[in-house]
Amino acid sequence: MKNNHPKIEIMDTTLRDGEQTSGVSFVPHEKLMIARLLLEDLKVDRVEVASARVSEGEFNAVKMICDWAARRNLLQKVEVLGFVDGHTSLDWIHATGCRVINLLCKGSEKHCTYQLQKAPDEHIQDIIAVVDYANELDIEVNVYLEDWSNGMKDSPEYVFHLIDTLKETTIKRFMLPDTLGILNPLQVIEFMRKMKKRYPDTHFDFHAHNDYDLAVSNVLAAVLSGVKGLHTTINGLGERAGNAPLASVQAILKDHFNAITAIDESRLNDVSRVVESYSGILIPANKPIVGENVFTQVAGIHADGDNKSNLYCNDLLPERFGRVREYALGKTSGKANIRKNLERLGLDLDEESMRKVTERIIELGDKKELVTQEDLPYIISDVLKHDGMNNKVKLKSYFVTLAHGLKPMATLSIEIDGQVYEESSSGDGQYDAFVRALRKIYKLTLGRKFPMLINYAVSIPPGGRTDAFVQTVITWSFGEKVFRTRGLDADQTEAAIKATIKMLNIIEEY
Ligand SMILES: CC(=O)SCCNC(=O)CCNC(=O)[C@H](O)C(C)(C)COP(=O)(O)OP(=O)(O)OC[C@H]1O[C@@H](n2cnc3c(N)ncnc32)[C@H](O)[C@@H]1OP(=O)(O)O
Repeated sequence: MKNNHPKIEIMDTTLRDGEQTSGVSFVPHEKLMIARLLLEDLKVDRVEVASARVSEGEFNAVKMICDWAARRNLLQKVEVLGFVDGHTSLDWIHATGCRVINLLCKGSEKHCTYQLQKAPDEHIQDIIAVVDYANELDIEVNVYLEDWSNGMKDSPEYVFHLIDTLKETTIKRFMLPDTLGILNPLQVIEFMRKMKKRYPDTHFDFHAHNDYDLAVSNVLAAVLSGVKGLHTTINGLGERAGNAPLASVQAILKDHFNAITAIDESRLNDVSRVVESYSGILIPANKPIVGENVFTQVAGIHADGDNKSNLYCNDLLPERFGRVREYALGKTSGKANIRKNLERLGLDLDEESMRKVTERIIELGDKKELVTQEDLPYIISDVLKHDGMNNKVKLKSYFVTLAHGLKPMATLSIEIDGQVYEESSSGDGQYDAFVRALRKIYKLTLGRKFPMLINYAVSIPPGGRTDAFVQTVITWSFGEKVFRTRGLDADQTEAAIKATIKMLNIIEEY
């Protein structure tokens, strides 16, 4: 389905529609950081950063972004949604320093009649008045035809009358939203072709919503129909079921349409993680391109095929997106999966040892236990009954306290390379106190580096267990390396401590 390299303009609306995700609110410095990442790292063509009039915080955020963008010569790429409200939205936008308004007009007759309670020509005159005032302020105007998809179904003559009149003004882009996410790809093609036929020289953006899980398909249908501008958000954030996620749209445009965008796809994963953290909306593990699991092969047969001739790789090579392929360990791992993980650790095993280790991993998988790459040396040393893992670090004893109204305390005694050290610390929680005491030993007593904890996930093992085990998986960064260790125990703090001692033995090997 590849055609001749269409150039597609991407407008990212994470900071406007994305913030309309229930529970999401970005503070000004987060908005500025995301705008910078979108424009400078990902290189999207335009960003919509807020709706006008919303709040003082939004005003400050837009002003900060515009001040920064003006210094970088990017101001024309920053847009704010405004309303058909005379001078009010435009004055707000002008005061922030922003130079582009995305004017929210009614794209269906019923919105015009029932929400604004205006006749179509009255609404058109109001829009023209806003456009005239924008011209006076030297602010560029794009218009949203809100609820355009219903407009095309129920009142196409209204839609055409609106555009026939407005295209005679200075409006630059007509932005066509499927506001309620009601279209399917065939309808998108039908409606877009009508638009392109009637207005061949007009620039249209398409804005999808994901209510039927069709946002990405609809965006592609729009491209097939000749649309040159698309709206996306990071991680598909947005009102209700969200918008089309930039990462998926970019990958499909490139791989299926041979389309040209300005996006630097190697930054997609990192930017997604920042937005995940600022929005508090977790990325599902199976979300294409950016989900934790999507570059992990689980079945042994797949790893075997990859070993022989990368038979299970498609165009979505993880390296394109700054990620690496992984091979999961569990009951469906064959020897090939295990070999891939051993290679990464720089380890090698003979056939008989390999058989024993494979058996043990399958046995653990059968009990629903998660096995990480970093667990492998322990499993090997346990199964082969030799000291494959040095275990240079041994926790000898520890004591943690938790008392209402007092800070938690930890005291520990630990053997490192045959030498015993003791230390105490308070902390914000029991585990925090434990890690602070450990850090004192490593940093102050031994003068050594201590890894940074970058994620801490507690769960009961998948599927739930009757023996109430808690699993703690900690992600560490140590110099260039990022790795995970796992602890399993009936007690959450104890599970985290087990994961930490594993980590200390791993860094001994680096
Ligand atoms: C497709 C989209 O996602 S559009 C998203 C638009 N962005 C937002 O809504 C941002 C968040 N909204 C807000 O903060 C507030 O709603 C504000 C500041 C915009 C307005 O707040 P309020 O004055 O309290 O009004 P309220 O929230 O009840 O909005 C409804 C009013 O907007 C009017 N309105 C609806 N659409 C438009 C429009 N395109 N242009 C002008 N006015 C409009 C309604 O007719 C109604 O007016 P009325 O009260 O005179 O009947």
